[in-house]
Amino acid sequence: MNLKLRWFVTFAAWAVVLTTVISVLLTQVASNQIRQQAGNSLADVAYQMSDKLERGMFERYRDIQVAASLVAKLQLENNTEGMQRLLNRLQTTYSDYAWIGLTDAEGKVLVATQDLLEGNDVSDRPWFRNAINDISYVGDVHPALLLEEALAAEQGGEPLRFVDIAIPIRNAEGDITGVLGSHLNWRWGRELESSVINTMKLGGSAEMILVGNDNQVVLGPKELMEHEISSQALEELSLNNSGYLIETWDNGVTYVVGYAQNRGYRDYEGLDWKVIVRQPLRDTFAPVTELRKNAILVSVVVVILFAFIGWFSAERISRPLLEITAAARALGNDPRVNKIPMLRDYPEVNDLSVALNTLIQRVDDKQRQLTQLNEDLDHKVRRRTKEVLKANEDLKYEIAERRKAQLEREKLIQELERQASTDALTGLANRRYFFEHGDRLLKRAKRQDQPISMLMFDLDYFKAFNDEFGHAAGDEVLVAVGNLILGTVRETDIGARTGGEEFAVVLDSTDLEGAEMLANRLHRGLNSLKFDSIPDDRTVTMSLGIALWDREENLEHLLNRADKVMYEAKQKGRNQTVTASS
Ligand SMILES: Nc1nc2c(ncn2[C@@H]2O[C@H](COP(=O)(O)OP(=O)(O)OP(=O)(O)O)[C@@H](O)[C@H]2O)c(=O)[nH]1
Repeated sequence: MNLKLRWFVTFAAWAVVLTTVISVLLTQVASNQIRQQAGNSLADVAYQMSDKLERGMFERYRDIQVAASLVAKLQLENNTEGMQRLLNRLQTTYSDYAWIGLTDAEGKVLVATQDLLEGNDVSDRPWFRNAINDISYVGDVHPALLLEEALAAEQGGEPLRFVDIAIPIRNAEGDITGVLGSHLNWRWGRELESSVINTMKLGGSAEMILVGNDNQVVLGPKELMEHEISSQALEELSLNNSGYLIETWDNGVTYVVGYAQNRGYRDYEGLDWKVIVRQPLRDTFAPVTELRKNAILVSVVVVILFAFIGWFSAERISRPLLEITAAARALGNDPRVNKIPMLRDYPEVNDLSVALNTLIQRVDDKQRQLTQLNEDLDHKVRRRTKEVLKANEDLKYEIAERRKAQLEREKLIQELERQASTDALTGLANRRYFFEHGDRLLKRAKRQDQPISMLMFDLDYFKAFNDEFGHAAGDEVLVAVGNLILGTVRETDIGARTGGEEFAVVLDSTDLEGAEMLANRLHRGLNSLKFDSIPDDRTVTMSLGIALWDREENLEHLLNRADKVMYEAKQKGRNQTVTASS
């Protein structure tokens, strides 16, 4: 839910809560006030009605008292006509007197208004019976009996109800000679009721109920007329003469009920009339209902207003934030955007814009530093790589050079070794190599139990040859002898130049027979050699000694033995072979 919607809902919710609380409190206060006002108003009306009734009855009572004294005087004068006029005039001045009449002491009507009931006997009527017994009588509302037919037309069909007032008539001696009685039309009560209701401006639903002393309704709604009612108000009247309460009546309707009772006026003692004014609570509370309706309407308006205030406030707050957010999103994506717009809608947004731009500036600076560092690092890496590559190349070159030097050294060593072990002129092994390797050959032959033979030979008269043909020719002969040996013996044999024109060959795995065969081959080879510098008939010979190796002797001893027999060959005339005896 975005901010606008959230504030819209939140403001609306708060408005609902506030307006509901205010409405409830308002209607609660209003209903309390209205109930109090309505109650007091109804109690007031009841009181006014009660007061007017009692005063009205007092006036009628006094009328009849005055009339009674006048009638008594006229009766003394036997002025019947005067009495007739008096009664008619009284009725004329106050039309609610339905009937006024004078009886004798036996209850016979002597004079009456409009001559009605004259001559009739009313001795059994309560008003007469009370008054004739010297009790001034005011009787409660009652239906018409004798006058019903005579007065029905005047009433418009509504049943006639009267209130009776009767006063005894006395003669000069003070004896009761008759009764002056009157029937007050109860229409008076109704007129009084509507006058009070109108004066007090009560609503149309207010009803007035006058309850007689036997709890019978004598004035009120038709359905209650002449019925006994029970109401809390009647009980309250025994404690207070005015007040109000709220109660539900037998018809199921709840009323605000005002009540009042005035007990007579001056010397009029009253009829114990109780006045109740009731109005349905629903009607009384009509203004509250109206107020509630209006409150709901106002609440709806306030809720909508608040919701939109929330909406527009959120819009005002969120718009710059959204703008900043959009710019922040575009940063890095859109090359045209490189900063947050400076918005001044309200101080916080301004602060945010400044803070974000400062942050961006710092990030940019760091980025630049980082880029610079990267470039430097890259540069260093490239330089170092170049250096390493160069060092590598140098190393490779050095290794190659070293390897080359090593090879040369090895070659040199080999050459030196070869030179150290080889006779330079003939290419045969020299004396040192001969002894080193000859001994090894003897040891191996011993292990393998193989025979070894030694050839030892020396060129004959070589001094003379040198002298005759020159030293170079002698060298040429020595080289040729070397080649002859190398080409005749096996690779495992060791041929060596052991002295100037002296040679020795150790023959591996060779017995005397093989040695002699090889000696012969060498003799033949030497004899057949041809040289450029000497004539073909001049041959070179050699004296040769052979010794078979004795397993117990060393190389030197073996060589000495071969040498010894070689000298024997010299002494025997040269160009021959002598084999040493074992
Ligand atoms: N050309 C040449 N002559 C050499 C070399 N070495 C030794 N001689 C010569 O060989 C000769 C050896 O002479 P002698 O020891 O007297 O022996 P000979 O003359 O051969 O006599 P017999 O051995 O008794 O037959 C000397 O004259 C040396 O100078 C060499 O390398 N080259």
